[in-house]
Amino acid sequence: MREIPLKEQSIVLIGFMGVGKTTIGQAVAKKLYRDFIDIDEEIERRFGMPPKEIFAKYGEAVFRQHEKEIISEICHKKLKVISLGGGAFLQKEVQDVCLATTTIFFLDLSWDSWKDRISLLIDSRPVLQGKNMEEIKQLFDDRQPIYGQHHSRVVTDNQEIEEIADYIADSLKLAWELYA
Ligand SMILES: Nc1ncnc2c1ncn2[C@@H]1O[C@H](COP(=O)(O)OP(=O)(O)O)[C@@H](O)[C@H]1O
Ligand SMILES: O=C(O)C1=C[C@@H](OP(=O)(O)O)[C@@H](O)[C@H](O)C1
Ligand SMILES: [Mg+2]
Repeated sequence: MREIPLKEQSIVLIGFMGVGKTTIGQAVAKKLYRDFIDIDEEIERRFGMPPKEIFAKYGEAVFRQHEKEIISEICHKKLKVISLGGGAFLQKEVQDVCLATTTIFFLDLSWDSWKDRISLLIDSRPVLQGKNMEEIKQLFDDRQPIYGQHHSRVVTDNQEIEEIADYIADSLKLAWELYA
């Protein structure tokens, strides 16, 4: 398949759950006049239920299979901004298709900042349920290496959503100019 020119590639946001992929992705899409796709919302639309219910009713493996298929389909679309779920990059096929077809930003939030956000996340994220803080920290640490494969890393500690989205949009515009 022909390579997608840099400027036309979809932008993909990765990182641990709760770092802001969905919120920041929406803001970046607006700034770049692109369509926004959130993979969790896409799975929810197709299943007719949110990830938490899919996990409870069908199990994580079914969720991951659909997640992989949907990402493989959507990454080939041009000019989108796509936010993945935090566990999507656990799958090698997802890493490979995203690296080959899109520009990937890793949203990097420290554990100290992340743990202050837990009350916003605990009810809706099935992967966190039933875990104590030590186990969640272990999951956070275990997952960091999977985000090592990216094209650009953005440290998001103490940054407002709009500031992060501006940074991503501006750095993309610069890269498009430099590599045109
Ligand atoms: N930079 C930020 N500063 C403060 N709150 C944020 C920031 N980014 C995201 N949030 C909040 O954190 C929560 C999780 O954000 P979300 O975009 O759903 O993350 P993800 O998609 O990575 O799981 C939301 O309530 C969101 O408003
Ligand atoms: O990290 C994970 O395994 C998950 C993260 C969630 O997405 P966010 O990263 O957008 O919270 C969602 O895909 C599901 O609850 C599983
Ligand atoms: Mg999200």
